[in-house]
Amino acid sequence: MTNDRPAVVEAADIALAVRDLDFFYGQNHVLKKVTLDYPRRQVTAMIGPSGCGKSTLLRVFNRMYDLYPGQRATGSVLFDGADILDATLDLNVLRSRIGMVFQKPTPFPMSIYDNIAFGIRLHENLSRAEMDVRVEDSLRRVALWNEVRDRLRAPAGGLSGGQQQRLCIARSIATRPEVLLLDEPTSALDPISTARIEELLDELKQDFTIVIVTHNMQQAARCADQVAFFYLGALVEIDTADRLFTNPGKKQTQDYITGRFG
Ligand SMILES: Nc1ncnc2c1ncn2[C@@H]1O[C@H](COP(=O)(O)OP(=O)(O)OP(=O)(O)O)[C@@H](O)[C@H]1O
Repeated sequence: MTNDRPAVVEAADIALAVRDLDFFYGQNHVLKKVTLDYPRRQVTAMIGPSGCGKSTLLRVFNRMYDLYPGQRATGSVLFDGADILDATLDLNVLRSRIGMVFQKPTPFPMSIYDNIAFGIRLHENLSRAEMDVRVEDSLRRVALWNEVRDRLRAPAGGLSGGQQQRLCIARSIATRPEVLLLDEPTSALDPISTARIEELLDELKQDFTIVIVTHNMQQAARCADQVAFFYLGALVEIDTADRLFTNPGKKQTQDYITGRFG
């Protein structure tokens, strides 16, 4: 089931192209023939009732499921001319090109500076001065620099929840990925921190392709260029945020966004 409206963007501007993707947790078949495109430098929000497979799809994009025996994906996810599902793909490279931010802020138990520098050191050999510049740049991009510039060597665990989440976003973009995945990134945050992250997404999309899973439909309407609605592991409808929320093409979408189920 996909929508039959015209494509939103040209193929050349697609960062991630999912084709006929199925996903299994053992015998549990949770994604069913999912096909959709994620336009480059746009925000795509994935919405749908609990258990419909949004987080599972996000985790496919950085092959997180590889860590768990019995979990498998079939179909294809094209990224940069390669198939993410290809067993021979270098996962360290993939995960530096596709960053992930989780629901709860997960700073590493180290200093603010080292949280940013850690991932960079795995992939690049920067001088001390170059690293300082990259750390500052990453923290500026998430509007955290002015708040932490005097305590870069302090433990990241001492930051507020909202600051920690912005640090995690800074950590993800420090390796200059192409795609940023966010799994309900504001659900553990207060409204002010949430608003700051939403503003941030608007700026970050100038450089990154953003995929966000959210339960908050206002957030999807505010932040996303396109919105994908999932139900029971299938993509029901994908469209621009404006159209999907004001004039959905499918009854299931209409029922969900008007609160009739989910
Ligand atoms: N490790 C697992 N083993 C077996 N089944 C799982 C596992 N993780 C998730 N599932 C099942 O896969 C389906 C999709 O789960 P997923 O977490 O992707 O949904 P979701 O749409 O992100 O839900 P939520 O909005 O509640 O986070 C659900 O039926 C869930 O029970």
